[in-house]
Amino acid sequence: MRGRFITFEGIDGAGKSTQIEAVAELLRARAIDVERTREPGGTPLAERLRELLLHQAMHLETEALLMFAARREHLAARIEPALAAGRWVVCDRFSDATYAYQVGGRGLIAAKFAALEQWVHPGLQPDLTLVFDLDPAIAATRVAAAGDAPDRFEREQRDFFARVRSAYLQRAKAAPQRIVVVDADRTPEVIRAEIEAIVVERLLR
Ligand SMILES: Nc1ncnc2c1ncn2[C@@H]1O[C@H](COP(=O)(O)OP(=O)(O)OP(=O)(O)O)[C@@H](O)[C@H]1O
Ligand SMILES: Cc1cn([C@H]2C[C@H](O)[C@@H](COP(=O)(O)O)O2)c(=O)[nH]c1=O
Repeated sequence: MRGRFITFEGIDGAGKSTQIEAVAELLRARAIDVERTREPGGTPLAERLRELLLHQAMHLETEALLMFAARREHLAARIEPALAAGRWVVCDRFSDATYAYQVGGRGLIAAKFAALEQWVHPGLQPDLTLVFDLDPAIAATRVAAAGDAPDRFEREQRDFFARVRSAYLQRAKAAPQRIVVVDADRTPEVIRAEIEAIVVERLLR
């Protein structure tokens, strides 16, 4: 049987990475084979594109196209083979991030991305997407407290992240059968319990 595809989304610092392993563990405890990955990235070539995307200044459309180039590679080399082999893929970001960041944040035209999506992953959407929703001011505090040198996206202003957040919420409203919004302004333990319940309810019952 084909595997299921779960994605995690949200503004930088919302707490996705903290929770992804918990979902992977929940699945493994049920004897499900799990592939944990991320975008941009997930393969040697896509990780090289990630380095450029996170650290090299570029035209906004170059950024958008490189996101999809990295995705194409990731789908071909990892996501599609894993799903076809019955493994479940748990991925930190996917195409919803492009709509949120490049359309919502950068202001590029959504219709162009519908065409790219149709080209790069026709007929494939995640089975479940968890959007971690958090006030950009709180997220910025978390990113700063983590103490890592900020990348090109993390250096964006508060209003950029407010637009990204609002684009995620709009997408969630338009696709409630796939996207669940998680209030990320709670303790990691409370969030973990909620997302485990969502995964069980939506995909394991
Ligand atoms: N619920 C929470 N409450 C307070 N701090 C949190 C919470 N979840 C995560 N953090 C902390 O916030 C920081 C960012 O968390 P994390 O790396 O999980 O976010 P992220 O959404 O994956 O961010 P990015 O997209 O930038 O990688 C980390 O230092 C983490 O320990
Ligand atoms: C897939 C994707 C990602 N981004 C941005 C969002 C983040 O700022 C970085 C990835 O870093 P993370 O800490 O691993 O989340 O890339 C984007 O702008 N568009 C996309 O499609």
